[in-house]
Amino acid sequence: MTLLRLATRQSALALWQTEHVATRLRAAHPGLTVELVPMTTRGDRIIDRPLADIGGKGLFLKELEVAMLEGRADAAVHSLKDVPMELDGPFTLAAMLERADPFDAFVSVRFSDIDALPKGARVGTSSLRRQAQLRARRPDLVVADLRGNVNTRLAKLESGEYDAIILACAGLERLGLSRYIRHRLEAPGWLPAVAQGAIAVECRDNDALTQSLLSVLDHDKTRTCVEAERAMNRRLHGSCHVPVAAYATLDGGILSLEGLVGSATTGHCVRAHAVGKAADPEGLGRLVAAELLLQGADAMLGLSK
Ligand SMILES: NCc1[nH]cc(CCC(=O)O)c1CC(=O)O
Repeated sequence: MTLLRLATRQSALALWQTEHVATRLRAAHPGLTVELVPMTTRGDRIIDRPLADIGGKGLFLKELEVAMLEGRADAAVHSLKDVPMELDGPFTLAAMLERADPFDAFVSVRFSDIDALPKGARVGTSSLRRQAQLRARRPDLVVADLRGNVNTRLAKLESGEYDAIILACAGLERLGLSRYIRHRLEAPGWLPAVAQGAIAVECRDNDALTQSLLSVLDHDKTRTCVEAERAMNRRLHGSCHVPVAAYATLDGGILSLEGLVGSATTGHCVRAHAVGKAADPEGLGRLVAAELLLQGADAMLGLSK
């Protein structure tokens, strides 16, 4: 009997996602025993500062990777949007699951959409990408930092600290909290984070058995779209902590990618869009990145120093 141990963060969302992967694996491989190995990461411990300040690529990955290296876990389950563009170390993303709702949600007790907010309303989000797009759309709003897991953020909204907050639809749906979604912020008017809504499973790149067990969960179309988005972000030296947004779709063999770089302080945003072939997501990602750089994204991201 084979045992597969899945390392996971301990937030409700991470546990849901890992249980989901475990259920899918048990269904695909009768006789396989799947166990969860819950852990705390640096990103979970430091909650009093904006993530952008702590910086650090792979804030949510490191401890899970160490567990795999030390043989305490065989694979790790992540929100793909929290996974750095380059994995360092002997790891691979063996599966990218079919993407759930990729868009952000406008969440508010009293207001139905961004445009319905009164002048000076207080909107909570620590994401530079969400801050930039908010300022671009409504320069009159007060954007305030808001960190913590999904439930913490909702509690702060309900206590009246904020008039509205922005969260990912996928996270709310997975936690059974879709009733909080007042409005879905759809592309191209509002762009999500690179890989938002997709779950990835990471394992050691020399662990052929685990890789083959995980490969049945891989979703081709999701991988193609996410690779275009990640290639764009890689070219911009982005992580999930920079004001970069992207959204790719694949329809009838046509891969389409929309990209955005914004300034969280001024709300100035540059955008680019291109289409390409499903066979070359990397090329399309680089093309859209090059277009964004031509429009001045390098200065906005501090790449031209
Ligand atoms: N930044 C944390 C994070 N990472 C992934 C999700 C949502 C789930 C997903 O995108 O797959 C969230 C919460 C949020 O942004 O509201």
